[in-house]
Amino acid sequence: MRLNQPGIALVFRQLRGSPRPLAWILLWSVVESLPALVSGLAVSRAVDHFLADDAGLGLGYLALLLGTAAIGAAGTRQLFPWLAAVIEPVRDAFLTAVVRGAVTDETRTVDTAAVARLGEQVQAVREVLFVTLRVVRQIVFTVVAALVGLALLSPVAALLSGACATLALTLFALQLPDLAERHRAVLLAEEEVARRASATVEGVRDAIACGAVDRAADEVGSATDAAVGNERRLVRRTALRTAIVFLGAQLPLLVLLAAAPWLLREGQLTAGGLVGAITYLTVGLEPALRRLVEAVATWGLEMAVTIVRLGEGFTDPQPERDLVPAPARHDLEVSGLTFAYGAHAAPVVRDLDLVLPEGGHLAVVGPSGIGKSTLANLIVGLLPPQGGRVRLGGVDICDIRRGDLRRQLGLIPQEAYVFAGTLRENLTYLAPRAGDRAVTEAADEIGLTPLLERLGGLDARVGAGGVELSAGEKQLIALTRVFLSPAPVVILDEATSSLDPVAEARAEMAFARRQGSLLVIAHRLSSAVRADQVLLLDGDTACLGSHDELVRSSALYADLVGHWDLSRA
Ligand SMILES: Nc1ncnc2c1ncn2[C@@H]1O[C@H](COP(=O)(O)OP(=O)(O)OP(=O)(O)O)[C@@H](O)[C@H]1O
Repeated sequence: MRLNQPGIALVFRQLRGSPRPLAWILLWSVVESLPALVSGLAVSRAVDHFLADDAGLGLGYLALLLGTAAIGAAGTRQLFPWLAAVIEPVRDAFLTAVVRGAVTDETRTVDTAAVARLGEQVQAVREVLFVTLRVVRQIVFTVVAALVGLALLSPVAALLSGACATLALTLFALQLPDLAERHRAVLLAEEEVARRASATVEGVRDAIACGAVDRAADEVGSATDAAVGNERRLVRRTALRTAIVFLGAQLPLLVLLAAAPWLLREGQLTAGGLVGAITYLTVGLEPALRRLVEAVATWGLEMAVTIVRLGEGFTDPQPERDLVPAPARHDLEVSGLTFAYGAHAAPVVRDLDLVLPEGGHLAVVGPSGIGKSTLANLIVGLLPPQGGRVRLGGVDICDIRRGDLRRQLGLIPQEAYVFAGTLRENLTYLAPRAGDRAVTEAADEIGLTPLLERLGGLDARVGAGGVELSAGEKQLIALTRVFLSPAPVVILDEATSSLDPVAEARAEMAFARRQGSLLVIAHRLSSAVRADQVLLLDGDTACLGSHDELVRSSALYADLVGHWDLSRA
């Protein structure tokens, strides 16, 4: 488990960003551990005074113990708001990062179930982080307070206990990597069970139809057996914790009891001092050490493993404060752009150079699967390039604040998204201040007006996902939404694929007239004919030119045009 892993790094960065709450936690922790510090000393003095027939002072020391217990409880109460002030930002940062990771990773089909699962895991991280900060912190302070109190009472006993506790905790720390591996194996096995079970449920109709029910059940069964085996192996390690607690806390107690006659005889300890030392060991050190070992071995490791696992699902985002606002210019420049899906896969985009001047109109064409949508996702920053840069107005898009970048680059994907609400809400989502007149004008430009009238105007409601609408109608809504937005660069990724050629031409021409730049991932070659420049992607090569130039210079392009002409004939 590496500490520079994105998930762990995110936690540490968030913690570093909360110095004030951490300082208050430290202060109130000291107050909270006062009873642990005072307990043995007060008991010791009380017993000695009782034995000396001074019941008044004895009772006074017991009252002091009660008083510090009340102060400790007040300290505990003060701690909670500060714990929340540290933990909630960590949870928010995690949730943002994992959801962004899931959405960015799956730019085409966002797996909402996976996002929900990640949300649950983030919630688990929050709870475990809370318990760890609440319990582990308290235990550590209790152990230290008990050892300090013991040292004030009997330096010899404190030395012995400190040495035993240190030895026990060192042995425990050496076991942690192995325990972490076992926790990780349990987590991965659980994920595998969930993955296989959901795949089986999704494909249950096909499994029944093909008579493959037994095989599907076997697959889920074997994953479950593996998960159970991992859990068993983890549980077996609990025996180790008992040994650690014995060595760290019970052994010093046994030694103290065995040496008690000598300590009393030699005047190293009074009778009250002996009772006080036993108090520190039995009421302070032993339960604290037991809880510490249990908390770290279960919650602590579980948290670390879950954080690391979640971190694998996101790249730690650059802090917003290091990013710059959107530039004033909007020319797009792509240089040496290279991207592959996976470390060993062949690049889909290789060493690509491209310039889209401000106000330009570029069409990207090429055979199916050549990498056109991948290029669109790289240009808007949804995929991180492995090589090269995308610059907007001369600034690397990785350095531009995320919100600003989204407002500059309007991407319309093939699958248009319509959410539950009125048509007005859907259309003004990216331009909340747009008035009805601007909305109806935009609808007119794009060719949405007939649908608007049919549905009953801007106040008409549509259901989630636009279930009552055709794919083309949803595309018209998405197109109008981005048309209304202030985005100076618009990218249509086959965003008109469900429109008929006439409707497609109308929408595309509207975007070409709109102020700003337009990049069209072409579904039909007619889009290329309308553009100023055409980028032809062809595996290893990419050709840039006007439609007429490419017809003359590229055999592939001439071929595509030939097929297109034939299909129109
Ligand atoms: N998330 C992904 N993981 C792995 N490979 C992917 C992923 N998305 C796309 N690919 C692969 O990358 C290649 C380029 O895909 P891309 O969608 O960019 O092509 P395209 O030119 O837009 O295709 P089309 O015209 O059919 O939409 C394809 O071989 C595709 O299978």
